[in-house]
Amino acid sequence: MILVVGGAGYIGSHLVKELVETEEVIVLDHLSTGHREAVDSRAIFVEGNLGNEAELQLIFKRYPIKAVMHFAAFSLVGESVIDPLKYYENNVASTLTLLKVMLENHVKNFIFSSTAATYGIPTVDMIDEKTATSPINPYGHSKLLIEQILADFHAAYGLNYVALRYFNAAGAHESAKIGESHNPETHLIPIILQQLLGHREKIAVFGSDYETPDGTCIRDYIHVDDLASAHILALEALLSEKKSAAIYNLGNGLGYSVKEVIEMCEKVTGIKANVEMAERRAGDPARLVASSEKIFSELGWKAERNLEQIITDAWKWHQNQLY
Ligand SMILES: NC(=O)c1ccc[n+]([C@@H]2O[C@H](COP(=O)([O-])OP(=O)(O)OC[C@H]3O[C@@H](n4cnc5c(N)ncnc54)[C@H](O)[C@@H]3O)[C@@H](O)[C@H]2O)c1
Ligand SMILES: O=c1ccn([C@@H]2O[C@H](COP(=O)(O)OP(=O)(O)O[C@H]3O[C@H](CO)[C@@H](O)[C@H](O)[C@H]3O)[C@@H](O)[C@H]2O)c(=O)[nH]1
Repeated sequence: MILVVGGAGYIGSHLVKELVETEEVIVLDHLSTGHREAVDSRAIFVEGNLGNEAELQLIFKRYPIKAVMHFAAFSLVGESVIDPLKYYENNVASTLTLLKVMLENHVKNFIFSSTAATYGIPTVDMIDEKTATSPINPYGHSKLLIEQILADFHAAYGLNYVALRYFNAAGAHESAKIGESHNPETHLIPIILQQLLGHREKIAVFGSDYETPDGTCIRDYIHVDDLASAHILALEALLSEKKSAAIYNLGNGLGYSVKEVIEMCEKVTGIKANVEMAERRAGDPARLVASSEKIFSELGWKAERNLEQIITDAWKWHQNQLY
């Protein structure tokens, strides 16, 4: 059985939908940003907080858990700057509780949702795992701290782990039954699609004076189902003992500017966007694009879906959003 913490959230729910095809799954989530409806009905659902040690002990005692996938975190960069305690408490302290309970119960396989935000403002065009990490906000720091803790626990206690540094997760399941639903929504693609549906008046482009070809920030958008399949491969690698400690980037290897993403949304939907230029948003690097060569060469993973497919699937979801 696999425990998925944060499995009612955007990325976790997509992973669960794929994982239930081959494994027994239990989801723990306190639904602060997740949705009960997003959890596949074949998974067991426990509503609870990952920081609650007694509750975790009950889960580990009751179910034969062989691995933990950990998606639960707060992940708004701006909020982390204003309220770092909230971020260190949930993303670091509660994760530490989870790791402690795992070790006490002899569960030694862990897959962690890390982030491109661990790199801060990189000086290279294509970020690989050897690129220096230097987070510029508490959110990125909180994720990098856990990566460090994992390396130390691997050396001292034999904890096996894979940390996956996602770039910009986007898109929705092809069935359009699950997709992205955050309140407030801060991510670019859902915001654009909400505007095209008439739910917002305008799209604000945060900064048009970056050192990029069109002046707007460049990101590497990766389909949420491609992220899910990377987790399945990472789990297989841990369970088969092919890997015992690894960090991988997960991206498409292609960068798109904010303007290019808006244009692609207009192309996919056939609707013209209402766009205004705005001030830069604090903490945004100009360009974040991944090299995912390492996970390709070691586990055979690569992104299968391009930006057009990402937006096509997201559009199907947003037109008939179920939660
Ligand atoms: N969305 C992205 O582009 C992106 C990029 C890089 C990394 N990540 C990381 O991936 C993970 C998932 O991101 P997401 O976009 O699906 O976020 P999300 O907010 O949709 O999902 C997180 C889930 O964890 C749950 N949760 C949070 N704290 C909890 C706690 N203490 N106890 C129990 N449940 C708790 C929430 O209720 C939610 O269901 C996060 O760790 C995030 O930092 C996301
Ligand atoms: O209304 C908006 C929203 C976003 N943007 C821009 O669009 C780009 C993408 O922004 P967003 O979708 O908010 O994602 P990021 O801030 O790049 O962060 C995401 O991707 C990171 C990894 O790259 C993860 O660490 C974060 O958790 C995840 O939220 C950025 O340049 C933003 O400035 C706008 O111009 N207008």
